[in-house]
Amino acid sequence: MQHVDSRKDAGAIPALDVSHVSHSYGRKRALNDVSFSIAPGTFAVLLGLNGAGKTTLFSLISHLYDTRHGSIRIFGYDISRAPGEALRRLGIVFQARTLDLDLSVYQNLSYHASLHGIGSTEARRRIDEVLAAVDMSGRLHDKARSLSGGQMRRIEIARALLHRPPLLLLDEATVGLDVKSRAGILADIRRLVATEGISAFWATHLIDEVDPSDHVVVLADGNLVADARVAEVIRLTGTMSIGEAFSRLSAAAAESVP
Ligand SMILES: Nc1ncnc2c1ncn2[C@@H]1O[C@H](COP(=O)(O)OP(=O)(O)OP(=O)(O)O)[C@@H](O)[C@H]1O
Repeated sequence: MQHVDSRKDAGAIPALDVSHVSHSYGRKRALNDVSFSIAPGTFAVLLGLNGAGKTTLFSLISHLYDTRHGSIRIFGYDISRAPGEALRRLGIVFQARTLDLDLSVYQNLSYHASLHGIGSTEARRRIDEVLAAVDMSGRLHDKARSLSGGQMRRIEIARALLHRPPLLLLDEATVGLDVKSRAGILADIRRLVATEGISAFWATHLIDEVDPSDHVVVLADGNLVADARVAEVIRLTGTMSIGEAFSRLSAAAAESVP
């Protein structure tokens, strides 16, 4: 199987370091000895078809599951040995909707702030700040139920930013949204990476969400099959586009499944 690899910024502590991680559900091997790292201040894309192992990887990074094989470090903190330090540096936007629909935007956000031990005065300041960052300032007292799918996603992103994590994980954050909302949310995250210096790890199977300057990590059937900048993946696969490279890498992985 083709495996494209080019590590960058070897000197800096990675925002995320995944080392020899495997995970199985019973007899089903969902991740197979996966290793890669993401440099601080970068937008990285986790590409994989349905069932490639993206959500499993995110569940391990966010400590929903224990990492039994291999290790995961967030800014140098091992998620198993120092979960508090690691998770403090991590904001997560899950694939499934997680707002409490009966609460207002303010109540949803202030509840999250209190979970992170942020006092009420500081919480109010930060809520204003994060709502401005996702262009939702006017919606503080609206019930979550009254928001569109795209607006709910923006509030979930605002919530993930409240404790000011330097690393943001987004699992298929644009699923179910129209083209305009998808583009807007993706642009917001790219802007946050550019202006705030945070790192974002964006899981998707949609190739049009990948920019030429992105670092892409490609999973296929639980195996890491590429870990490089877009141009490098295209060059090393001998293809003409990242879409073609992704199809080729995913097909090669499918053929090698016994
Ligand atoms: N709870 C579970 N029990 C058993 N098998 C599971 C479980 N969760 C995932 N799997 C299997 O593990 C593999 C990886 O699934 P995972 O959800 O991580 O992939 P994914 O890339 O996130 O896919 P999608 O894009 O469809 O969300 C798949 O074969 C899936 O069927």
